[in-house]
Parts: sequence; structure tokens; C-alpha cells
Amino acid sequence: MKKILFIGAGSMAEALMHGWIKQNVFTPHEIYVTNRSDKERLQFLHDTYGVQTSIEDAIYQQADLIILAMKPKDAIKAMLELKNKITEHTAILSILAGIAISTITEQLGLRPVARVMPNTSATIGMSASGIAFNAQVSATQRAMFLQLLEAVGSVIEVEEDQLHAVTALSGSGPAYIYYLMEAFERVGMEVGLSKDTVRLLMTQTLAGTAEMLKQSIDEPDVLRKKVTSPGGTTEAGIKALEQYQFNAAIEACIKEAEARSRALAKSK
Ligand SMILES: NC(=O)C1=CN([C@@H]2O[C@H](COP(=O)(O)OP(=O)(O)OC[C@H]3O[C@@H](n4cnc5c(N)ncnc54)[C@H](O)[C@@H]3O)[C@@H](O)[C@H]2O)C=CC1
Ligand SMILES: O=C(O)[C@@H]1CCC=N1
Repeated sequence: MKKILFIGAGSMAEALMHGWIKQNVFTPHEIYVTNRSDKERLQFLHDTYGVQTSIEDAIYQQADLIILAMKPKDAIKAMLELKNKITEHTAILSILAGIAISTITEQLGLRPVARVMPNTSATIGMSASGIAFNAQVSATQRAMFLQLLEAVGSVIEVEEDQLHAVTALSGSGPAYIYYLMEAFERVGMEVGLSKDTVRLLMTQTLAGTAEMLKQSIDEPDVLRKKVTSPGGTTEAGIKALEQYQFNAAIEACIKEAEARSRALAKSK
């Protein structure tokens, strides 16, 4: 039987384990999860998904894969605790924003490490993940890591340094879209619709737009112009976006997030 061990039991760990169980990648009996102190949280994960939360020291030794899923600020301390518990060869999958593979191998010793930036849509098999490997990852392990991420969405291999940009775009991306939806709902209600109606209209609009971008050969600006009738409503709406510096806001958003990821790397 396989054994995978999550160190950290937060929302991203939950999204991955939920996705893997749903896609039959692992059974709940193969998934072990621990955290620093929150026993209620572990009980919740056990009750909800049937995953294993009572972790004896032997599990660290037996684990085929260890997933680093704590907050970046807790990573060094967590790795110090982990170091003497695991075998020399155990492979690591890290989802820590901003923490370099070299920092992980400095702490845990040279071993196979995949650094991944997934997003919380892994929970429904729709993550967009970026991944980078160190040289210790064998071809078989590389295929295994890619398969794990493909099971919960799409995955693209990038240079490790590019993971900062991936984090700023697709790692944090769901939060930007939820924020947008909060605004659509608030304003949609102000202009006369119910919250449920706005949710229905705009989730379908987001899904349809994403699918158009996937299926169409046209660039986004061409598709946008097809919506925009001269003198019409879209033109009026886009003008307002321009007036309120929409492009500057997006630029600041992505660049600030990317810079934060780099800062997290430097602070370690
Ligand atoms: N939430 C998201 O959308 C995404 C998060 N990430 C990354 O995933 C990681 C976790 O993020 P979240 O799940 O949002 O965090 P969270 O705050 O929800 O969970 C962190 C977990 O780590 C545990 N922890 C802290 N120190 C520990 C230690 N020494 N030993 C064992 N467990 C320890 C905490 O008890 C908690 O269960 C972060 O590094 C973040 O950068 C990556 C992609 C997306
Ligand atoms: O906010 C964060 O730092 C993490 C990384 C990407 C999404 N959540």
C-alpha cells in the first residue's frame, strides 16, 4: 500500500486530498495528515474524508511521498522537526509559496523534490498547477508527480524561477476571481437582480468565456471586440473600466503578488 503524508492541514492540503480521493488516485487509508497543533482540524479531515490523522513515527519512515503544506513562515521550523524523522531518500512535494527547492534540500538533505504551485480548484479536479523539479527527481518520479497534478487539473512544467509568476497568476488567481464575483453580486443587486440570479448569470459567463478562450483561435482582444457594439453597453462599461485604471490595477495586483513570492523566498 502507498503512503503519502501531508505536513500541514490547511485549505490547500484539503483541496489536494479531496481531489485525489475523488479521482481515485489514493484511498483515504493511504493518506496521512498532520499539523502543528489543531486537533479539531485533523478530526474534521478524518470525519469528512476518512484520512488518517494518528501519525506514529514509523509513518514518517514508511511514507512514499511527503507533502510540505504548511504556511511558508512555518516551513523552516517544520523541516527541522521533519529532518530526523524521514529516510534519506523520501521524495518531497512542496506547495509552499516562495520557498526554493534549494532551501528545502538545505534543510532536509539532497533528495528528490518537486515544487508545485497548485490552486484550490484542485478540490474539484480543476487546478491549474505549475511544477519544477530538482535534478534528483528520476524520470519515473517525474511522471508520477505529473500524474498526481494531472489528476486534480492541468499542470505545466516551468523553470523554478517562473513559479513566482505562476503563484501570482494561477496560485492566487481563484481569490481574484472570487473577489470579482463578490463585486458582481454586490452591484448586480444594486441594479435590480437577486444574488442567486447574479451568481447563476456570472458563473456561466465566466465558464463560457474561459471555454471560448480555450476553443477559439481568436485572441482575447478580438473576442472582446465581437461583444462590443459601437455606442453600445459594453463600450460604456469598458470606458468606465479604463477611467478607473483597470489595467493599472491588474498590473499592480500581479506584480505585487509576484514580488511577495520573491520576498518570501529571500526571507528564508
Ligand atoms: N491556499 C491556497 O490557495 C494555496 C496555498 N499554497 C501554499 O500552501 C501552503 C498552505 O497554505 P494554506 O493551506 O492556505 O494554509 P493554512 O494556514 O490553511 O494551513 C497551514 C497548515 O500548516 C500547519 N502547520 C504549521 N506549522 C506546522 C508544523 N511545524 N508542522 C506541521 N504542520 C504545521 C498548520 O497547523 C495548518 O494546518 C502555503 O505554503 C501556501 O503558500 C499554494 C497554492 C495555493
Ligand atoms: O496567498 C498565498 O500566499 C498562497 C499562495 C497562492 C495562493 N495562496
